[in-house]
Amino acid sequence: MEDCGLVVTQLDVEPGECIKVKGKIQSDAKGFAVNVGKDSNTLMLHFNPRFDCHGDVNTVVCNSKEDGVWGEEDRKAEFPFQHGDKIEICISFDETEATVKLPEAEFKFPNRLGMEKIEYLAVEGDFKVKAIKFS
Ligand SMILES: C=CCO[C@@H]1O[C@H](CO)[C@@H](O[C@@H]2O[C@H](CO)[C@H](O)[C@H](OCc3cn(-c4n[nH]c(N)n4)nn3)[C@H]2O)[C@H](O)[C@H]1NC(C)=O
Repeated sequence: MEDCGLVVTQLDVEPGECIKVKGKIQSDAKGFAVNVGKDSNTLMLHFNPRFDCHGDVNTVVCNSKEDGVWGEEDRKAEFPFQHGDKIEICISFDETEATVKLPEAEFKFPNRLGMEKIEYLAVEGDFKVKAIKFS
């Protein structure tokens, strides 16, 4: 999954604000990722639903990245995604954790880097972005 999808930089999203990414999961999706943080090497959250990739099947893998180095992976129990789904992912954070809200599920991930704002958003993989909203 190396091609580059949507990338938004120069953001200033503060604690309690929401990043909403609306889009469609491709019908043959292997996986996709939504990354938020400072830049591509410094991620508060790499939110990576995997249908079938990197040896994972129907697993949400979350991680952080500091100075280009992946942290410890956090594999979630729920997998509320299906091929072809049109979904809206809402990401917010505070000093302790990031929250990923979906219609039928919510995921938490620690704010390991203690980031105080999100300046960078990237969407990678088999997900076609229809809209992004900041609120
Ligand atoms: C068992 C063997 C060693 O462990 C494996 O090590 C892999 C390499 O680090 C792990 O995969 C990486 O896991 C990272 C999160 O911890 C990222 O998901 C990384 O992919 C990042 C990435 C995605 N993309 C991308 N997405 N879509 C497109 N087009 N490009 N570009 N770079 C994956 O390649 C993978 O999750 C990990 N598996 C386990 C079970 O630990």
